Amino acid sequence: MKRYWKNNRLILAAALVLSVISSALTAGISVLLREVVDAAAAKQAAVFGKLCIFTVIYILLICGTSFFSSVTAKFLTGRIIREYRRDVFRGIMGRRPSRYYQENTADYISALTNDMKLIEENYIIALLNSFELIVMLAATLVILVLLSPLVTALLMATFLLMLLIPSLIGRYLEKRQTQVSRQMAVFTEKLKDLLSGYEILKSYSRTEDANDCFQIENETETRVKFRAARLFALNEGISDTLSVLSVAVVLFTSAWLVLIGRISTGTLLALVQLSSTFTAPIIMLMQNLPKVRSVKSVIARLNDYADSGEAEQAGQGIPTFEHEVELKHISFSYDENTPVLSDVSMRFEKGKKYAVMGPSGCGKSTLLKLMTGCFEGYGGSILYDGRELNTLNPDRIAGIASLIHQNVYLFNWSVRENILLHEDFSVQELEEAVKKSGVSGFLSEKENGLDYMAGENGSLLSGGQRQRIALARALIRRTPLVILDEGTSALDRETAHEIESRLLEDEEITLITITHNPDPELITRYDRVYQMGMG
Ligand SMILES: Nc1ncnc2c1ncn2[C@@H]1O[C@H](COP(=O)(O)OP(=O)(O)OP(=O)(O)O)[C@@H](O)[C@H]1O
Repeated sequence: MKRYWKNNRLILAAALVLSVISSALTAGISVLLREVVDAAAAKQAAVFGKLCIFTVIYILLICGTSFFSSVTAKFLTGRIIREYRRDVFRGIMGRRPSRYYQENTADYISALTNDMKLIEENYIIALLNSFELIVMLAATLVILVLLSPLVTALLMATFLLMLLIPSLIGRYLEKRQTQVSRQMAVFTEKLKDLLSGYEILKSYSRTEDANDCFQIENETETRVKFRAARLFALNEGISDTLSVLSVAVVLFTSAWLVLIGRISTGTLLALVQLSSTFTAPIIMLMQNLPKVRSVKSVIARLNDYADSGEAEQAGQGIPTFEHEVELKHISFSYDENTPVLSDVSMRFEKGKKYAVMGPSGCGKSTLLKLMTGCFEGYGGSILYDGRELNTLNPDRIAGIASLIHQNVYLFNWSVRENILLHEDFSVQELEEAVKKSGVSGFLSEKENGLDYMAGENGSLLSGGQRQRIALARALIRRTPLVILDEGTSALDRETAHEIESRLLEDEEITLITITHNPDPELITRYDRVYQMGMG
């Protein structure tokens, strides 16, 4: 987190200076109060008049500095959160797939929304606030000592007592806040799951069950939040009591000092006023410091996200595919107990066409994901032109191989942007990809053609249309290696045949097709068919 304060040091400096001025001016009101009361008591009308004008100017000054101090603090908070969120998002996106899928997308969403809000409120704002309060406390202390050392000593005693509380409660609050953050992630995850499954729940008449499911999470979240809030309330209750106590101590001591003629009525009023500008910041500090402490673990988790992208870059070599990709004696398992692949070897030569077949669950997709650098930790070797994949930069594999998954993801963008993914391609390249992938076959039905919006995860398109867009997305990039993982399974036989046939004709691409139902006419055109078995 320190780096974000550093990155914005000029704005931070401005916010701190403004907050020092604003706090000192607020503390100074008590002196003004004493002068006004004493002038009135001594019936000094001329002095009283001057003090009235001075007070108006003084109040305007407080208003101005307090406004600018607050605006600067908010600006600073916004910038820090913006930069932090950017880094956390980058870190998440930079994760290798194997690590990315260890957590649920809802965890990431919760980190970037709920947790960021916690950090904004309970850390950044609380810290800036605490600084202002400390300055106000220091300014008040100086004035207090000058007015009455005895009252100052009594206030200091209650101050020490007040400081003791947050340090006792803070540890428990941190634990509770971590529970809240975790529960919010679970809540987001369940919510996302239920809303994504809307269609299934409706068609099986399970919406009532979904309501119950939601209600359970809703209640759990409320309970966990309330447990944390209860502890915050205890903290606030104790500090409020101590504050009332300290005001009473100051009032009675000052009144006694007036009785014995040691101070004036104006000083009494100033002392009472000062006691509240002394205790109010302490109460707020007591409430702020545990808050700051409570989000420590949340910050640690987000830092882990932010740093994970950089830490996970494996090899730095640039992969090439001039001759072949070879998989030698590959073995792999997602967990230690269930091997998915054992001793699988395949060789893919540039420009040739390959089909990979085998029973469902035998590891065909896993093998090709390994080949494109999605997972590490495999046995054997994957060689791009003789160079081991582990020594190569996995991000650069995308420039060589396009993997068209069985489950296509479409953004809620136009068909055009779903193909381009905001990358620059010429009109001719786009037209060619649209034709080759079969997208052109359904575009004529859509009023606005390529500008047709796909909807949330392509909900406004059919499964086959989605697959064709995914194919166009890969073909426009003209990667030398195209891997179709059941990439035409949602298409009618005729369209699938047409597309596959076009891909087989293209001499520039090396095609690897994973298929359960090979087209009998086309399978003979493959250079080699690899048959995989279970385990
Ligand atoms: N991310 C994952 N984490 C854990 N296990 C996984 C993961 N992905 C796949 N598996 C498991 O690995 C095994 C192989 O899956 P894979 O998808 O590679 O098979 P497949 O041959 O492509 O199957 P299909 O033909 O049905 O698509 C399956 O038992 C599957 O449950």
